[in-house]
Order: sequence, then structure tokens, then C-alpha cells
Amino acid sequence: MKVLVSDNLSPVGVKVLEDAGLKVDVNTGLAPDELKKIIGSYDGLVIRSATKVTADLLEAAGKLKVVGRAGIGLDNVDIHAASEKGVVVMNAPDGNAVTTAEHAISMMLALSRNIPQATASMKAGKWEKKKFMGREVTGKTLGIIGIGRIGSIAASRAQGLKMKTIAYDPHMPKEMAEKIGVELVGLEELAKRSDYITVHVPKTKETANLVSTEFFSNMKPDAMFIDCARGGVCDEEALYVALKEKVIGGAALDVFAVEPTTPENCPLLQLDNFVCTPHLGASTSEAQDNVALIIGRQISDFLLNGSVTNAVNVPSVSSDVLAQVGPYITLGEMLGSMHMQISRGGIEEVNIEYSGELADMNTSPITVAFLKGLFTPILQDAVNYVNAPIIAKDRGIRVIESRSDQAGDFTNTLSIKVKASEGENVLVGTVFGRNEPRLVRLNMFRLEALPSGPMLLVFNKDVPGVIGDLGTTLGKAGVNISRMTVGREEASNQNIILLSTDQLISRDLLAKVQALKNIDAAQGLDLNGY
Ligand SMILES: NC(=O)C1=CN([C@@H]2O[C@H](COP(=O)(O)OP(=O)(O)OC[C@H]3O[C@@H](n4cnc5c(N)ncnc54)[C@H](O)[C@@H]3O)[C@@H](O)[C@H]2O)C=CC1
Ligand SMILES: O=C(O)C(=O)COP(=O)(O)O
Repeated sequence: MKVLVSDNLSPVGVKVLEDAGLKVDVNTGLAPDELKKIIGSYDGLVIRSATKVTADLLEAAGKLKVVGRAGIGLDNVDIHAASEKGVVVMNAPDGNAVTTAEHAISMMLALSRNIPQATASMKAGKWEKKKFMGREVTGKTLGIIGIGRIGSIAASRAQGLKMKTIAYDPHMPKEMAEKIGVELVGLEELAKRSDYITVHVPKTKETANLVSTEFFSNMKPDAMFIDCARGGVCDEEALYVALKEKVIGGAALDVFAVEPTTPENCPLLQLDNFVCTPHLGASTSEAQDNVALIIGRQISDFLLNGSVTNAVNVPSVSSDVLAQVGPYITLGEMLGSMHMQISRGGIEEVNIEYSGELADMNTSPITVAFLKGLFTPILQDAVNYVNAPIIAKDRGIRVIESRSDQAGDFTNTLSIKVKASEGENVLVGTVFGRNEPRLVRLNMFRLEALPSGPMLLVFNKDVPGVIGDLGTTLGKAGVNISRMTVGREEASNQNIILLSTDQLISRDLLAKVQALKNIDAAQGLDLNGY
């Protein structure tokens, strides 16, 4: 079996693959068409963030069985296309967290003491001692956006530097943050109170452009902003204006909306109060050895023994179990994603009830898939079919499973209640026929919906004209409705309408829907990939 390493990988990873008996070719920096020409002869592909694994490339990869990412981010992989081709995609989400947190702290100190600017000035033959007056970080407040793996390590390092640490992470229970000495606050409060702000969230629908003109206008005029997470979480145009007009004191970016970035497409690179690195967050020999070792072992285990670890698109179960509960694994993951998107506040408890014949089956992969689905909208590539239960435990979420012989009107049901700090929701699902997942209850509403693709969830009064108004509003915006389900609760005169649409609902369109008469609430859902 042959493995191609197409991005820079630490030699320890290559050694692990070779020692296992695999033939390894290292061929980095290939243009897409060059890669496409040779990919057909490989069983495995090892990448970092440079190689783009597109549907087009996968089309040419006739023998390919696995793509391994030495690191976390899979933004450069078309996971959906890989799943359709039966290619397993795996990553190594734990190997580079310390290193990336250290990079964020380095950026903070480099900004505080003007180290890059002073270096450039001295190399230009100057001795500008007065120009580069810095300031101490001791006693200052570090605001952390996203207090997950990397954010919490950054907090502990900052505490070591005698800084106060506050964080914004609406999905993290308060007690978990308090345990690590971090006060949880709202986004606006974080902007107003912090002297330094560092971002450690993945790029999701919620976090895209989270750091905007409004955010910068709330920051202190001498505060500094750092992003070593993902390009596009911060609006680069808004940052440019904030730095140019001295709305904030300085900024450092390791990640960009377009990578590789150049002075032509990134005007930030012209500013004196801007410091940057070319996506070096994970680039230390220690972190690279870690992720290379992990991915090398996972790929050889898979290619030689068929065992799947840390895969993002295949549950780690035997083919027998998959044949029995496979459709419920898909259903569980869909319900997980939907639960996270409709839930408000930090999740505290999950109750999963398996009913009917399901009660006698091996349901643990369904629970794992549910948890993976639950965390994917907020953690993206950092969650997979192996670490999802560990993430739940680390976040202090109680996962309770129960079984019942009775499944009501259906042969089997999966009924899941999620309690969050601001309320609870119940979703019940079943599988029709051999492989047709359906959502059959959402809280008090009975319905029959396929929880997949882009959707719009509407809560409305049960009066004539609502569906017509909705259809017209979506139609005017050019959005096609492919399915519609109405759930009715006669006692309360309340309905829900769940629509499947051909594209995601934009913020503007959602605002128009929310403004319609007799509509109490509406939200877009993204169940893509299911
Ligand atoms: N610059 C680089 O080279 C590297 C960048 N990264 C990136 O760093 C980021 C963080 O990684 P980890 O800490 O391992 O992830 P993680 O999954 O452990 O933590 C992410 C945190 O963000 C929070 N979050 C999600 N949506 C949020 C929102 N709307 N507002 C506030 N918080 C929100 C989650 O609740 C979670 O606590 C990822 O995007 C990752 O890809 C990771 C490694 C290297
Ligand atoms: O692991 C990640 O998500 C990273 O962003 C690191 O990217 P890299 O492997 O350095 O190209």
C-alpha cells in the first residue's frame, strides 16, 4: 500500500508509516493539477493545511481510502465528497494545542513591546529607543473568545504572567470556566473590559465576522487584538479601519481570510501597529512531531488493520454493528446537530432514551454519534467519533442513557432531551423503512421531517395566511422550498413549520421572516452533511 505526504510533515510521521510496512512518497508543494495526475496510485494521503482535497481531486483518487490531517483544521477538505467516495477523513485534534496557545501569548508580548517593529527598525540601521515605548502585561486583563482546549491553555499561561482572565464562550458552562480561574462574560463586556483580546474559536456560521466594527468600537483605545484561530472570525476590513483610525492600539494575526495572503490582497500588512505570522500557530518541532506521530499511527492502523481512530466521517464500529444500527447513527448525529442549534446557553445534561427493538441493540455508537453531532456546530473539526464523549465529560455535561421496550407509534425511537442553562428541548426521531431518518417530535409538536440540509424553523400562531406569507417571502428572495412539515398544538394555538430549503437562509431573509405577521420566532438551521 502506498501513502503520499503532500504537505510538510515531521519525519517521525514518515518513519511510523514506513516502519509499519507502507511505501511512502513525500511530494510537497504540488499544484492541484500535478497532484490530480498522481493521486490515483495512492491508498492514503497525509496533509496539513496547504493541500486542497476537493471533490475534483477525490474523483481522480480511485484507490484512495484515507486522508489524514496532521493537525486539527479540515477547512481544506471536502468531507462530504470524501464520504460519498467512501474515503475516511481523520485528524489529530490534540497534538498542537499547547504550541498554538504559546503562539498567541508570544503575539501578545510582541505587540506589547514592539519587538517586530523594533527589529525591522534596527535592521534598517536605526536606533529608535524612544519610538518603541512598550507596556507591561502584569495586572492587565486578557479577554479570551472561546475557552476550549487552546483558549484554556492560553488562560493558564496568562495567569502565570499575573494577568486577569475573562472569556466569552456561550457554549461553556460557567462552573467549568470558573474551575480554571476564568470569569465568563458577554461579548460586549469582554470587548469593553479587556486590555488584550485573543481568539480561540473555530470558524462556524456563528463565529464568521464575530469580531466586527462594532466589536472594535467597544474596545479600549489602547487595547490589542490577537487571532491565532481561523481567518474570517475577525472582519479584516473592519480591523484595518480600527487600526488605521487608532480605534484600538494594535493587532496581531496568524490566520487570514485568504491564505496564503499577500500585501496585494491584505492592506493590513501596510500598517505599523499590525504584527503577523504566516499561519505559524502549530509550527513548532514539538507540535509537529506530536501530530505527525499521531496521524502516522492512525493511518497505518487503518490501512493495515482496518481500525478507525479520530475519523470525522466514519464511526469507529465494526461492520456488524454498523449493519444493525447504521441508520440510527446517522439519525443520532442529525438530532445532535439540531439540538445544539436550537439550544440556548451552556449545555448541562443530555438524556437519551432508546425505545422499542433499539433497546436490545448495541447503542453506544449512536450515543457517540449524537454527541459528535451536538458539538460539530460549535467545535467543527475538533470533534470526532472518538473524542466526542471525552469532550462531553470535559465540559461537565451529564450524559444519561435509558431503555424502554415501548416505542409508541413506531418500531424504534430515539428520544433525546437536552438541558441547557436557558431551557430544555426534546427531539424524537425514528427510521422509516431501512434507511429513512425522520424527526417525529420537537418539544410538544408532532411532525414528520427529514432533518437534513439547510432548514428554516418557524414558530407561529395557528391562523390562516402564515404559510402563504412565508412562501412569498422566501420565493421573492429566490429561495426554493423542497419540503415542508407543520406541527400543530391545538390547545395552545401554536404551530411550528419546518422547511427544507435549497440554500442556507441569510441573515437578511431571516429578519424578513421574523417580521412577518403571526410569526413568533424563526431560525435557520444547517444540517449539511447529513
Ligand atoms: N493557528 C494555528 O496554526 C492553529 C489554529 N487552530 C485553531 O484554533 C481554534 C481553537 O482550537 P481548540 O481550542 O482546539 O478548539 P476547541 O474545540 O477545544 O475550543 C473551541 C471553543 O470555542 C467555543 N465556541 C464555539 N462557538 C463559539 C462562539 N460563537 N463564541 C464563543 N465561543 C465559541 C467552543 O465552545 C469551544 O470551547 C480552532 O479553530 C483551530 O482550528 C488550532 C491549531 C493551530
Ligand atoms: O491544526 C490546525 O488546525 C492548524 O491550523 C495548523 O495548521 P498547519 O498544520 O500548520 O498548516
